[in-house]
Amino acid sequence: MLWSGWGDPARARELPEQVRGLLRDFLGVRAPATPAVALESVRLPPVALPEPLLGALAGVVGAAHVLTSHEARVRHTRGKSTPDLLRMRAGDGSDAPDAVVLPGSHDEVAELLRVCSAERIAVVPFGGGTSVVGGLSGVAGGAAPGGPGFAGVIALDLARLDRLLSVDEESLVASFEAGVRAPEAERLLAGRGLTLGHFPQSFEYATLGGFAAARSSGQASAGYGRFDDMVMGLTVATPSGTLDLGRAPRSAAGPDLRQLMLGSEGAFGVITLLRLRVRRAPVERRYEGWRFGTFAEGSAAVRALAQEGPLPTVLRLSDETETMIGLAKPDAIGSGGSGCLLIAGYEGGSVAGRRAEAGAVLSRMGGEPLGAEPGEAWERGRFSAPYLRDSLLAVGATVETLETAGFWSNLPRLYDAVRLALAGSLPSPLVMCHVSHVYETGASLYFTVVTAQEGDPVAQWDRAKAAANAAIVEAGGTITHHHGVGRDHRDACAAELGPAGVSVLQAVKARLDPAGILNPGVLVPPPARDA
Ligand SMILES: Cc1cc2nc3c(=O)[nH]c(=O)nc-3n(C[C@H](O)[C@H](O)[C@H](O)COP(=O)(O)OP(=O)(O)OC[C@H]3O[C@@H](n4cnc5c(N)ncnc54)[C@H](O)[C@@H]3O)c2cc1C
Repeated sequence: MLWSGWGDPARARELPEQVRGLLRDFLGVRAPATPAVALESVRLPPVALPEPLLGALAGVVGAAHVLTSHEARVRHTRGKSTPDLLRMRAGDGSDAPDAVVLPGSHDEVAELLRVCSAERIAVVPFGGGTSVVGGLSGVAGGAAPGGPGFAGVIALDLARLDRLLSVDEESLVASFEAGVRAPEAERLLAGRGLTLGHFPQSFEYATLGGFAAARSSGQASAGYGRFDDMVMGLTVATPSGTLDLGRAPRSAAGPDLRQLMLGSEGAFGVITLLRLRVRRAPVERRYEGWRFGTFAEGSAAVRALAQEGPLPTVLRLSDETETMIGLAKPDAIGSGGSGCLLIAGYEGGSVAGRRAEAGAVLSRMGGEPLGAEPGEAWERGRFSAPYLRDSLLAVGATVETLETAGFWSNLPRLYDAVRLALAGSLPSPLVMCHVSHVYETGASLYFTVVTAQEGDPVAQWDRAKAAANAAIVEAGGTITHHHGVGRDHRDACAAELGPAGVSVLQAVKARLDPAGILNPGVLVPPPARDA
């Protein structure tokens, strides 16, 4: 993974000329190109953890698995939001961990949490490092590393927990260690004719534990469900002991504590093992495009599919702006058309039958079939957009995404409110939106924003993001559908849960993590006396 950007450095892309023209002519992007500093030039604070404590950590995992090198620390600093990348590109590594620690088993994780609780070392669980909500910057705004609160901070990297442990082919349940990356999980399952079906845009790098910890949702959620739908069981190491949850698909044995761990973002414990529902790998796939006159018409068609069926496996509706730019097909930016593009993908059994039935609904709702080409172009480019972000940052344009969800009756209001907030807080931004996670009762809205950088681009985006957050709260949407809370959404999440809800989170944290070492500052607001 590129330390200052996204993905495989060999896949870095030049901006197509159409995009450069659009940036100049419509957005006024004029800032000089700003290349990232060299990795060696990133400024890091000195390692705060004293030798005896580093030795205690090495005593648990072995000295070879405690890293304090400049490169290891840089590579575990923050996640991959646009502000994270802007700060890294500028050489700001101010909230780097003191050390990166790589446990090799559940027991080592449990023992590390014991040592860190006793020695007051903050622990930031680190999966693929793709958080876009400040989920890996826990300590930054709380007690500063090395400050009075903590002796230091470690990134607890789960990369060595990388095994498929077992597959129950009768129940279609596979047990994985939490550090398995998504492509490796698919590769291991493919050998048995199975798939997980979880394909977020961060697929190439994110881990199974990270998906559970952040309640991820993938591009094929219409067919395979969200990641939290797939989690049948979890093993979680906490400073107060191990939780081993989920021995049946559903249960009436009290509240479902699995749900308490899903979305807990490393603040309650470290997920070390997951039992996941898997499916038979699809033998057939077919992706295609449809055009609708307006976003409202397309949304009505998507709602009809969600409520009446049959749901395609992939369902994505771009609004007019995203369709015009062609962002649904990142490999073919600038080739968009008018109206609104809908991508429908069918995988698995009875593709022809489901396609015909869904097609009848889409036609009845005013859709015009565009054939296979737009669907295949989307499929080719489905993981490309993050590479484009790096190219845009390099020429002085900020690009970032944000997302929410709401009930169908409230979606138009939510859509208008977020667009208005972004338009009012940025210089002539390009605001694009799509719907790609749908339910009988509502859907998510996913916004992509491109704007010319003015002044400090991090502060510029922070202002816009605050305005968008306020608009989401005011318009009755949820602060996040699948990116999670981290530090960036913590206050808005608290507003959504209310004081009683926040006190429940605080009580759970106090019970499971009495020393408060786990991802401090992420998800759970500190109790009032500490604030
Ligand atoms: C370009 C890009 C595209 C993205 N697209 C999508 C998308 O389509 N859908 C989507 O849902 N998300 C998306 N994301 C967000 C991100 O990929 C998800 O939140 C993902 O679930 C994070 O997984 P990870 O393994 O990288 O976790 P990390 O980023 O390493 O961690 C995420 C959070 O979970 C905690 N954590 C990680 N592992 C564990 C564990 N084993 N136990 C306890 N806590 C843990 C961390 O401390 C952190 O708070 C995208 C991000 C990027 C940068």
